[in-house]
Amino acid sequence: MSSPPTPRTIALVVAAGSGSRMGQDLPKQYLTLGGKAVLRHCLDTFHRHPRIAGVRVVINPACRDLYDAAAAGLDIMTPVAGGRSRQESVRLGLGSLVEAAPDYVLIHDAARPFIDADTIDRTIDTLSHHAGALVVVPVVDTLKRGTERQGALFSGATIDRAGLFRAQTPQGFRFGAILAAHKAASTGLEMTDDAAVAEAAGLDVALVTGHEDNFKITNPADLARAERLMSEQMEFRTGNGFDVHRLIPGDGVIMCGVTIPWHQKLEGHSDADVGMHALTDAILGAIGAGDIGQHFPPSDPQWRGAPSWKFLAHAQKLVGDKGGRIVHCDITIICEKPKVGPHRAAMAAKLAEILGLAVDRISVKATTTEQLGFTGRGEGIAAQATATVALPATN
Ligand SMILES: Nc1ccn([C@@H]2O[C@H](COP(=O)(O)OP(=O)(O)OP(=O)(O)O)[C@@H](O)[C@H]2O)c(=O)n1
Ligand SMILES: C[C@](O)(CO)[C@H](O)COP(=O)(O)O
Repeated sequence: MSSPPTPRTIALVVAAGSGSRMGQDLPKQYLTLGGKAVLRHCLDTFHRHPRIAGVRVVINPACRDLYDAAAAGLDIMTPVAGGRSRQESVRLGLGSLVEAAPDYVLIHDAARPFIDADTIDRTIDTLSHHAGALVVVPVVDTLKRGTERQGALFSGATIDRAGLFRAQTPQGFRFGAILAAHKAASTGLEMTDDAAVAEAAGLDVALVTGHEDNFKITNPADLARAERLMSEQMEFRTGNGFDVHRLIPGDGVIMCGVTIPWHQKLEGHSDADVGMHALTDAILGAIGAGDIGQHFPPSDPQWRGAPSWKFLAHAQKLVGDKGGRIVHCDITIICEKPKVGPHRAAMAAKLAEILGLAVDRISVKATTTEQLGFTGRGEGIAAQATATVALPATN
């Protein structure tokens, strides 16, 4: 007897809100957390989950550029436009999935970056027995109802907390059932979550115990908490790189993306930017991803004369693919001439631009070897670099 087919599950991420309670210029889902957009965190988790067949995001079309930057490089479905309320955004998102016709849909707030694979698994598992699966955490504090007298708040009553839970997301449902429930609810009172919409339609919604860390970023204090949690979950790694290029007759030396006019140039297969090569190797070293020669073999004609920012940007992308970010880079250029000092600031600015880092996270230094050795004799230029990278801790 063959086993039943695996249900197709799509994650529907609602990201069309304005984040008014956060009070920032950008909607909170596009603010940076741990080096990437808040939205990107949950997209990465759903996208790499083996039981999630697709990810659709509901956005405000006015934020399309912000969305494109946040979701760059991810192979997910085209985003769709949301509405004026969360409920309307979910309904529009569900409507956009009719053709894809998943068995299950997991509706998730973009503003909950700490959703984990295990909670996703337990939500999906629950849907094999129930029409809905709601991730919750139990209420642990004593609950009070406040009453106002003469402009001040007083404790009015103590509410029995037994059996009370706080609703999180994802909220998972059998697709056809929640689509019908949302359509039916569209003319009634606004509801703040999908479980309420499902309850109104008479669907059974089972509770799935979630995790306190899966909180929703709502106020500035939540963002500060998220940043603390994020840094606890990261580990720091350091890599070093070293490179040398020969000086030959020419009209300028390219180092760290800056051309210094000079009667010589650096010889190499690419543009021979010795500083960027050392830095690229340092970043690759920090994430255990081999060296520059493995990624861009000198034997490959496509890299002849290539600008080295491509190598650096590739190394940075690999860091991002691992959920990490570059924290700091330190480069030392070793040569007698041309003088590097007057160009250090421009070099740091160029590297900061390529890596999307604040310029104070980049250090460019220079030294001579007191006329000793090949650098001292002006036969070539060497560079060494150190890169510090934050990566999600693996154990
Ligand atoms: N019209 C809306 C409103 C909210 N959301 C999404 O629903 C989730 C939870 O909503 P909430 O925390 O209330 O987000 P905002 O509406 O953005 O925040 P605020 O209420 O502070 O404006 C968020 O991921 C938000 O982007 C949405 O897609 N469309
Ligand atoms: C769906 C939700 O995140 C569950 O806690 C919540 O209801 C979102 O809406 P709110 O307007 O921020 O309460």
